[in-house]
Amino acid sequence: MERRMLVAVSFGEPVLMARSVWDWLHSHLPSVSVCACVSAGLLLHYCSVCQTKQWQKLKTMVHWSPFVSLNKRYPWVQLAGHAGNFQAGEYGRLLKRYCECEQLCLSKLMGDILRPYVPGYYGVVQRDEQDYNLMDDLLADFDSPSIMDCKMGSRTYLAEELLKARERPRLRRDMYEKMVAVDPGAPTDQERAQQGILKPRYMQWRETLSSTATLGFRIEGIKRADGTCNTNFKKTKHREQVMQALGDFVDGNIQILKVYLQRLEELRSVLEKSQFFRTHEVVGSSLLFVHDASGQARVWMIDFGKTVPLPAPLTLDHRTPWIEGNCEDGYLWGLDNLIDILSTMLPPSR
Ligand SMILES: Nc1ncnc2c1ncn2[C@@H]1O[C@H](COP(=O)(O)OP(=O)(O)OP(=O)(O)O)[C@@H](O)[C@H]1O
Ligand SMILES: O=P(O)(O)O[C@@H]1[C@H](O)[C@H](O)[C@@H](OP(=O)(O)O)[C@H](OP(=O)(O)O)[C@H]1O
Repeated sequence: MERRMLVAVSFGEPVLMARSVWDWLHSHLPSVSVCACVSAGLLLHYCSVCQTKQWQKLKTMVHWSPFVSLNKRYPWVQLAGHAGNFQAGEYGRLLKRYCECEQLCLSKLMGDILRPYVPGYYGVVQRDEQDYNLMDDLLADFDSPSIMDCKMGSRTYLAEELLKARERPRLRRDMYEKMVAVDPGAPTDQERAQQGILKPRYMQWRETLSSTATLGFRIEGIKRADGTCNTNFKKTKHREQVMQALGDFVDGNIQILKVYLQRLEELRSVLEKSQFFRTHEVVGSSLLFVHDASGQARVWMIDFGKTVPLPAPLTLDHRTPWIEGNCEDGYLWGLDNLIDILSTMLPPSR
């Protein structure tokens, strides 16, 4: 039985973190006094980070929170998404901050033909008065995995977010700042004067800057087996740029590419038959790619925080372009493009 400990470097429980950091350092450093000094330094750093950055988005930094098991050590990596959303669970499972929408989706997915393509879901659990959805840690069966998060679909915001922004406009200074950091010329004169932008405007700008609008998916982050991480794909827009990033991710390994391609083709055919998929608008969901040196390579669908049921009898084909009111999300269009790109990266003899 695998026992896990959380070394919550960027988030988590201080007591558990302190104990885990201590255990880990103790097994790696030559003396107890060196170990104590390093632990104290790390804890001080942790406390100051917690005070100032309790709940923020990951920007270019990847969150490492190594779950150290007794028989195998691997750093758990959060490549994208909201910082502080995850906690370690026991036995290869993890806790994701509760979201009702996600809970409903994961529950339904457990009874859908898509089940093998999503993390196993085990219900809602409480820790320190916070609810979490308990699910499989998809990294658990890999050694030093390479990981990629691809956000799927041609649209990354829900129609209700658009309506909300129209009815009760709320200027987002954080989004304005993220925009200026990437392209100082992007805000309009009005946005510059307000030092803030509306969320749909930011999301649309992100979509057109990256490959979301043109290819129906975008790379959010990549962590390679050698430990290098890159979450700087905001301007990865063109097919050639995507191919370059995918080639780097698999380190030129054609065999891994083939396994991924096969898995994506299987997923597409299951998606085309899935009752869940037909009856839900799937926005902001990602495909998580994971492989390791053994040649094992898998892809799962994750993040159902913005996946919503359609009003009956509406169904989607997930390929028709979106217009306001039709709920189409471009998920399968994006998957078609991703499959096509991977196919062209393989030698013709496949
Ligand atoms: N079941 C899982 N197993 C392993 N890693 C996971 C799992 N779920 C999520 N992750 C990791 O956490 C990252 C963020 O996941 P997710 O998109 O679900 O978070 P989020 O905070 O809801 O994101 P967003 O802010 O985009 O809505 C993923 O890129 C991946 O690295
Ligand atoms: O990747 P970026 O450029 O940091 O932008 C974020 C990203 O688009 C997230 O998907 C979105 O969360 P949701 O998908 O949950 O809406 C978040 O909105 P938020 O700041 O309102 O959470 C954005 O800030």
